[in-house]
Amino acid sequence: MSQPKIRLSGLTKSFGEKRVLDGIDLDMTAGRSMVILGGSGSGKSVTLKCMLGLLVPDAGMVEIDGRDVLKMPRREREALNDRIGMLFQNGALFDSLPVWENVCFKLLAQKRITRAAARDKAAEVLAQVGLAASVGDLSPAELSGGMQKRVGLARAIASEPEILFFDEPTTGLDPIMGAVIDGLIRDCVQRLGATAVSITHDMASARRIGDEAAMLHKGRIVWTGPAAELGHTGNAMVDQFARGEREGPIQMELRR
Ligand SMILES: Nc1ncnc2c1ncn2[C@@H]1O[C@H](COP(=O)(O)OP(=O)(O)OP(=O)(O)O)[C@@H](O)[C@H]1O
Repeated sequence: MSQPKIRLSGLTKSFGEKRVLDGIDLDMTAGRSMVILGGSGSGKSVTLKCMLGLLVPDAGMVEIDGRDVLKMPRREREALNDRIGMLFQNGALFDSLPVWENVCFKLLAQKRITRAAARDKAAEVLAQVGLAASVGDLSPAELSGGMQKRVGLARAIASEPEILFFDEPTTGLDPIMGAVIDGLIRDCVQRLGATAVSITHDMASARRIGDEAAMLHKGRIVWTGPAAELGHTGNAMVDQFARGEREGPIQMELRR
């Protein structure tokens, strides 16, 4: 098998006495979309933060293109981060900047683009997420939640990253807007040929944006398989979670 784009091996992280990640092993294939599922507090965000270099695990490795990113010199790590786009759960847009500057924030900060060119670039990327160029002149505070997500997505893809991370991309949106955002995510990931990793609770969204899915439970990956199979995987824990059923192995454990 070819080398995975991202490989997590033996990833372990505790906060005080609490072991949140207990040896995560997961491979993400180049050009594919992986969705990581798991209950509240199961460690999805901690896993994502370890991949982004925002948290340092206690043990284990995060490899990207076969290189251990935790051992990379800072400059190399920063260069790698430039190849990663991220859509944050709350959008994380800067209200003090107009939309076009938000979209081209990274390119401007790194002086990879002039301000004049950034306006054109923002209009081009906004069009890819279904927004008119005129939205570029608005403040993020003037936008609806769905539009903010689109702008967040535009910002994530503006630098044409090889890897895209999505943190709860549909949380807080109505079901139709959620489906629209999922469709845009899918289009953008395909257009870029990027490797995508999303964390979500939303099963409909997971099936729409994922090629593969992985379920995190008690600090470990307990199942991986095609996202399309969610709900009928044959794994009782995953199926219970995907169907949102009260009865099943996960509740049994909570009762104990
Ligand atoms: N910086 C931190 N310090 C202490 N504990 C933390 C820290 N970050 C996360 N945790 C703990 O780690 C556990 C997993 O948190 P995480 O945010 O990864 O969950 P999650 O699966 O993303 O949950 P949700 O779906 O509710 O967002 C939680 O119990 C949380 O309190």
